[in-house]
Amino acid sequence: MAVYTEVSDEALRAFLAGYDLGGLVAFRGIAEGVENSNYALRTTGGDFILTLYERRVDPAELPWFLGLMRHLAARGLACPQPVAGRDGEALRELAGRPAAICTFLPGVWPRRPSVAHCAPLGGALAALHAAGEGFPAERANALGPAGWAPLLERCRPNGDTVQPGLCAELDGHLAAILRDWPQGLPRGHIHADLFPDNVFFLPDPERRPRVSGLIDFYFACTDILAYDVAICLNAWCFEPDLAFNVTKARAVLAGYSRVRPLSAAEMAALPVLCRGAAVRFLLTRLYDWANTPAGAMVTRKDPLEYLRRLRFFAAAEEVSAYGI
Ligand SMILES: Nc1ncnc2c1ncn2[C@@H]1O[C@H](COP(=O)(O)OP(=O)(O)O)[C@@H](O)[C@H]1O
Ligand SMILES: N[C@@H](CCOP(=O)(O)O)C(=O)O
Repeated sequence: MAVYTEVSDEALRAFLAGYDLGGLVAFRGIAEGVENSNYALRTTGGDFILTLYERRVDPAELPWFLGLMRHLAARGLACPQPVAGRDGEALRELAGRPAAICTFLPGVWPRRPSVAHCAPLGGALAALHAAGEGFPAERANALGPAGWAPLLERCRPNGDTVQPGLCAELDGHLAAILRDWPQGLPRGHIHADLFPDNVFFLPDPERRPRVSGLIDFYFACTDILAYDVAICLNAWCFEPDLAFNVTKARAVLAGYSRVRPLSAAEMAALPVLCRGAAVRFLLTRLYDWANTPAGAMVTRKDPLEYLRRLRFFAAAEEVSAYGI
């Protein structure tokens, strides 16, 4: 459960007095996510999500994230909308943390993503990339290639306790990835964490899932668009036994390409982009493995799942070797 910061009843009531959302009906911590503290909030005005920003979020960057969410929604993408208080401000402070209330998005995220989820996921990712066009400000990817070596250094004191030899293996992968990292591919605003728990679907009696919206834009940044596709290939296309499912990968790419065709250069770069994405999630998980605060209500994620993915992608130079 990701609640790092508790909110007292008195603090919540005082906070809500700054909004026109009606009276408090229900309030509970949400047992999902790892980055921020999230609470489900029900008032007489409706359902909302209250987020207290923690850990990796730089408060100075919050206006960028909230602005991007407003821009995407104005361009037709279903995503949470920051709710302004009576003074017109959406970004406030609660329990000593930066905090904001956002609209509640209907739908459920797929606990066991199937092939049927993958094409709509790809389409939603491409729609996000298209909707992001015209948002003027850029945000560098703090967890992009330039951040991986410093993060590995911060993991080094404890990394080999997770698996002997892990840091040396990562040194080798990282050197190759940085050497091969592509230049000149199309860039734009990317989600950078579009895992199944950040994509909501509407239940469909005909078993044809439809995306109802995307959440959690707090890793969004300006980077290579195809890198976002590589993140999805990592997050959506491996089975629970960590076998790569090429049918899912084909569906992701087909769904994406229907909205925004991938160029030959982007397709050719997918293997190294996939290796980079695997390293990025491996490193944050590895760091969190040793550094999550003892009292936090959060379920840490297994770094070694991403070592398995990394090894899979490293075993083949070309995307055709994956069957796609
Ligand atoms: N706008 C929203 N509408 C509905 N549920 C949400 C919304 N935002 C977050 N949630 C719920 O909270 C959980 C954690 O949110 P998430 O943004 O992934 O956390 P974190 O900030 O820790 O990454 C989600 O899995 C979802 O259940
Ligand atoms: N997707 C990341 C963790 C951060 O995502 P969240 O949405 O669960 O907060 C991972 O799997 O490592």
